[in-house]
Amino acid sequence: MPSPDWHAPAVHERIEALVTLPGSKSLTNRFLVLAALANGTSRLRRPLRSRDTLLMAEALRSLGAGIDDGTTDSAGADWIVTPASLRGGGTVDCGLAGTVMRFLPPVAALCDGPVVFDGDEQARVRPMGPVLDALRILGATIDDGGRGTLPFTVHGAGSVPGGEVAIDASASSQFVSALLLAGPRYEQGVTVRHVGPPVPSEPHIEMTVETLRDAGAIVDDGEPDTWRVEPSEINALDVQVEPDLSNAAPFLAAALVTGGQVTVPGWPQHTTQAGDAIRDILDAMGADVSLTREGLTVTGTGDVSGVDVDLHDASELTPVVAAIAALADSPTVIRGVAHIRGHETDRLAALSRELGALGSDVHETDDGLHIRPRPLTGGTFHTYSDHRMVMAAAVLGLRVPGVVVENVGTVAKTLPTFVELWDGMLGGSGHPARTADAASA
Ligand SMILES: O=C(O)C1=C[C@@H](OP(=O)(O)O)[C@@H](O)[C@H](O)C1
Ligand SMILES: C=C(OP(=O)(O)O)C(=O)O
Repeated sequence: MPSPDWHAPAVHERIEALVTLPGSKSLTNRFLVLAALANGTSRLRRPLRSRDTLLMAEALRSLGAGIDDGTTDSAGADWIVTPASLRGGGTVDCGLAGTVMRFLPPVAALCDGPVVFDGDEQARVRPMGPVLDALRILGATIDDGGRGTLPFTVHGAGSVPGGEVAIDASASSQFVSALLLAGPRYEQGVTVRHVGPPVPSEPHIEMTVETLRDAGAIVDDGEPDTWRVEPSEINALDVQVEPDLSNAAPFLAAALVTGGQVTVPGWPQHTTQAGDAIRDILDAMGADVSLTREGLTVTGTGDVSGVDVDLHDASELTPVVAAIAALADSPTVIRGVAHIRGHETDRLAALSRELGALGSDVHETDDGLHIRPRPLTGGTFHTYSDHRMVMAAAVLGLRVPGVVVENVGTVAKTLPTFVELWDGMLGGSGHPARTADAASA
């Protein structure tokens, strides 16, 4: 059911704001999976509550895990996850979440009966085949009608032999992460070898390896494109979720394109989040960027430069980077992101169409976009059920009056409070630093 349109606010003055963001989708969903497979009760502090993570929690509940809201602090309640023996018989709604549709089939294979997977219509074209084929080789039974996409049924048999498997993960790093996360619970563990063009979004695999190791699993990633997880228990977790750095990108971009200043508190000094790359990208596009104990501060200098950037490792950032590029003083080349045609929508086609409709000169290549800035005019920006298209439109709207964002509610996939946070950030422009807080939004 589409949500209303949103008139993206334009601003004439420099933005000055402190924007506190909710937790990372990628970390929250990894922690939920590991906690459901662990040997005791886990606590997740400051988890993200968004469509993707609520779907993950609901799916794990249907497989038997207990997930309760615990004590409340200013950022909301913790999640308390109590594992139980994994049961079949249920249905998992994946929505449009890559993490749910890829990370849970390897868990469902451990259940004591069949688990049906389905999702949004758009989810039925997202690539899944390599995970399903790998699971079959590792000993699971799956019925997907030969399609290699949703919907499908995983016939859990209570255990999975595991072993070694070769897959082509060039369409998504999530194929590798999925097999590794459940790997410790397979009888022989799991060894995944990637064979094919380079795997995208490698930091997300590093995130998987780090979260597994932090939970006591033994992971060998010493050989390129090969990951080995030994069979072992997964220890219960007590973790605090970092802010989502990819969701921070549009807010930081707002500082650059308005010549203002935005600080995101709690930016980690060390992280495996791919979104951390936004620091270097904004720097290359003309911002002053400084990371201190207080957080990440981005200050616009008045210049917005085009860049030649390979986003293979941080492809989630493409829509926001493309929006900045359309407002820049010089052309931009975005490379290395052919696989984002299989994200929430074909992002290269969607960006090319929507930026073009506002007046930008955009050329779609096999693996990216060439963007030559032109004067832009307002109009409807279609979002294709893609949260990051909403974020891109909001950035454009700052400098282009009359941008109307269609189906703004789709941003709830990873940031349900986006509009409140955006309004909070803008509310005080021209005044002493404004505060937009995830907890109060
Ligand atoms: O593992 C994860 O949490 C993710 C991996 C990446 O997927 P791809 O490798 O398909 O790009 C990323 O784009 C996605 O938003 C989240
Ligand atoms: C690609 C994304 O999501 P997903 O986890 O559904 O793949 C994204 O959030 O940009």
